[in-house]
Amino acid sequence: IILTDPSQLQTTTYDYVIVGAGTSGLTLAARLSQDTTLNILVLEAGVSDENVESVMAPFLAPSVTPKTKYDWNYTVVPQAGMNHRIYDYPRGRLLGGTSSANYMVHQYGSNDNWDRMAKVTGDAGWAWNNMRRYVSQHETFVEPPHDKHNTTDEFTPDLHSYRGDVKISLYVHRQNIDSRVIETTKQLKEFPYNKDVSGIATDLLGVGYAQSTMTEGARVSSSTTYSRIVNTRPNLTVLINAMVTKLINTGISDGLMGFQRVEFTDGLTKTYMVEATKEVILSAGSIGTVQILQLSGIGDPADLDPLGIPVIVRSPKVGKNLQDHPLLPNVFSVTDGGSMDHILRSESEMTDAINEWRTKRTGFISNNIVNNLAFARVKPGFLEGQIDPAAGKLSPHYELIFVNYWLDPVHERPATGSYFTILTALLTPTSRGTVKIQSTNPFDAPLIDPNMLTTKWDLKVLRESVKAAKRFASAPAWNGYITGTMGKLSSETDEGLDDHARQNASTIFHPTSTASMSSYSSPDGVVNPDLTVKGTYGLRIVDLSVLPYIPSCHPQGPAYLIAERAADLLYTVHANDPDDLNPQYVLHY
Ligand SMILES: Cc1cc2nc3c(=O)[nH]c(=O)nc-3n(C[C@H](O)[C@H](O)[C@H](O)COP(=O)(O)OP(=O)(O)OC[C@H]3O[C@@H](n4cnc5c(N)ncnc54)[C@H](O)[C@@H]3O)c2cc1C
Repeated sequence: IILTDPSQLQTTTYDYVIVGAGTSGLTLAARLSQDTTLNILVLEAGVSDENVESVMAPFLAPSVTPKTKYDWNYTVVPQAGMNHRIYDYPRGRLLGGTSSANYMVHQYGSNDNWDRMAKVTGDAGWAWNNMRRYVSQHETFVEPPHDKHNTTDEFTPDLHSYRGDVKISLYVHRQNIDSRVIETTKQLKEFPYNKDVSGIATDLLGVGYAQSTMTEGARVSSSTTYSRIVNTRPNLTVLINAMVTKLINTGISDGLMGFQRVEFTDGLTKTYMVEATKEVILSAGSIGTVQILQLSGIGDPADLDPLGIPVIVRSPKVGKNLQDHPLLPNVFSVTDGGSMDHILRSESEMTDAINEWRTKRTGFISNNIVNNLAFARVKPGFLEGQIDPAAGKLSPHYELIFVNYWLDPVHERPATGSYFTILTALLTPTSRGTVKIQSTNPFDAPLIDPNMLTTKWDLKVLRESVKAAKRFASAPAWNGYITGTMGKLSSETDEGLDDHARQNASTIFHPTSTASMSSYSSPDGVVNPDLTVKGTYGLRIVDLSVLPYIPSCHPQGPAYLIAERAADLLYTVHANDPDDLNPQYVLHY
C-alpha cells in the first residue's frame, strides 16, 4: 500500500525500514517483500508521480527538473575549475526517485567497471560474471511497439532478458539526424558502429542506438514498475511526504553502534519514529544518504564537530569521493528549419504534439530526446606517462550524445536559428568532490561540491571529446546540414577549447561514490562489500553512493543492479530458513 500521511501507519515496528523510494530503494523493497513473512516500510520524502504528464511523457523529461516540486532543487557551490560558476544539481524527489526524473538512457557499464569494483572490495560477487545474472530478473526488453520499425542491427536480442521487471526499449520516433549519425560510422573509422551499447556483452565502445526505460510512449521507472506490486502486497508499505531527518543510536554491541530507529517528519510540524527489528537501509541517493548519515552523527569529525553534532561513528569518508560526469554542450548551427528548434519554440506545434501523445501515445513526445550515443577512448598516445583512470580497456573515456536541437543546460535557446547539439561527457573523471551538511537543520540543503575539471586529465579529456565531436560533425554525412559552430566551439586552439569547457560545462546528473565501498579490512570507505555501514550494525546503504568509482556509463542500470544484489545479500543473512532459499528463484516473481 502507498500511504500519504504518517497517521495511516498501522504500526511503528517493521522488519526493514528503507529510506527513499527511488531507483534502488523501491527495487529492493519489491524484492524483499516477496517474502511474505517480512514487514517492510519505505519512507519517501517526495510526492506521488501518478498522472504527472512531464514525468510520463519521455520527450518532456527535461521539464521534470530543475526547480520544480519534483526536484530537491540543489545547486552546487562555486566551481573552481569552471570559472567559479554555480549550476543546478537536480535529484528526483518523488516516487521512483531519480528514475522518475531522468532522461531514461539505460546501460550497465562495461565488464571492467564491475570487475574493478570486485577487485578493490575483495568481493568477487561484484564482478560482472556474477552481476550479469541480475540483468535477467531486472529487465524485459520490449520491441518498440508503435512504429514497429525493423530493429535488426539496432540491438543484440540474445544479450537481453525478456522475463524481468523493468521495461527497456528503443526509439519509436526517428529524428532526421539519425541516418547521418549512422552514415558517419561508415565514413569515419574512428567511430565504429556498435549494435548494442548496453554493456551486457563485453564493452559499449562505438556508436549505437540508445536503449531507454520507456515503452508504449511512456516513461518506465522504479515506480511505474513496482507501485503495482506495492499496491498488492500487504507486507509492503510506502509512505510518501515523509522526510527522514536522522537515525537514532539504539545501542552498542561488540563495539558496533546500532541505528535501528528512524526519525522522520511530514514536512510540516510533526516528527515521528519507526523502528526496524532487522535493518534500516539508506537508499536516499548520493546526496540524501550522506545528509542523513551526517545528521545522525556518522561522518568525519572535521565536518560534524563545527556543527556541534556528537560523532557516534567516526567515518571520515562520508561525503568524500563524490564523482560525476561533466557534460559540455557543443552546438552547431544547421540549415534553417532542419532541427526541432522551430517546433520547440512554437506553442501551437507543441500543443498539437502533446495532444497527439495524450490521445495516442505517439509522435515525438512519446520518444526520448536522444536516439544515438557514442562511447570512445582517447587515442593510445594520449595515455603516455599517465595511469589510465578507466576501469580497463573496454571502458570509454568520453561520450557523445546527439540531439537535434539547441540543448544547453546553461544557456537558453536563442530566439531564432536551427541547431544540432553534440553533448560530450567525461566518463572517467579524476576530480573528486564532497557533500557536506551546513547545519543541523535537515531542511537546509547540503553543500555540494562536485569539484569538476580540477585535474589536468579531466580538462584534457573533455577537450579531446570536443575535438572528437568536431571530427564527427565534419564527416561527409553532415554536408548540406551543418553550417557552422556556435560560441567558443569554433576555437582552433587548446586554450580556446578549455575556455569553452570551463565556461559551458555542467553536470550530466550522475553523482556517485559519496559513501563508497571498500574491503572489510580497509578503513578507506563507508560501507563493507556487503553494504553494511562500517562501525555499525543494523544499517546498510543501497544506492549509487556505494560505488567506489563512477561507472563509465549512464548509471541507472547500475543503481537497479546494486539493489538486486543487495536483496540477495539480505536474503542470505536474514532468511528464516536459508537452506530453503535459492535467491535467484525466490526473488523473482
Ligand atoms: C535530470 C537527470 C537526468 C538523468 N538521466 C539519466 C539517464 O538518462 N540515464 C541514466 O542512467 N541516469 C540518468 N540520471 C541519473 C540516474 O537516474 C540516477 O543516478 C539514479 O537514478 C540514482 O538512483 P539512486 O537509487 O541512487 O537514487 P534516487 O533514485 O535519487 O533515489 C533516492 C530517493 O531517496 C529520496 N530521499 C532522499 N533523501 C530523503 C530523506 N531524507 N528522506 C526520505 N527520502 C529521501 C529521494 O526523494 C529519492 O526518491 C539522470 C539524473 C537526472 C537528475
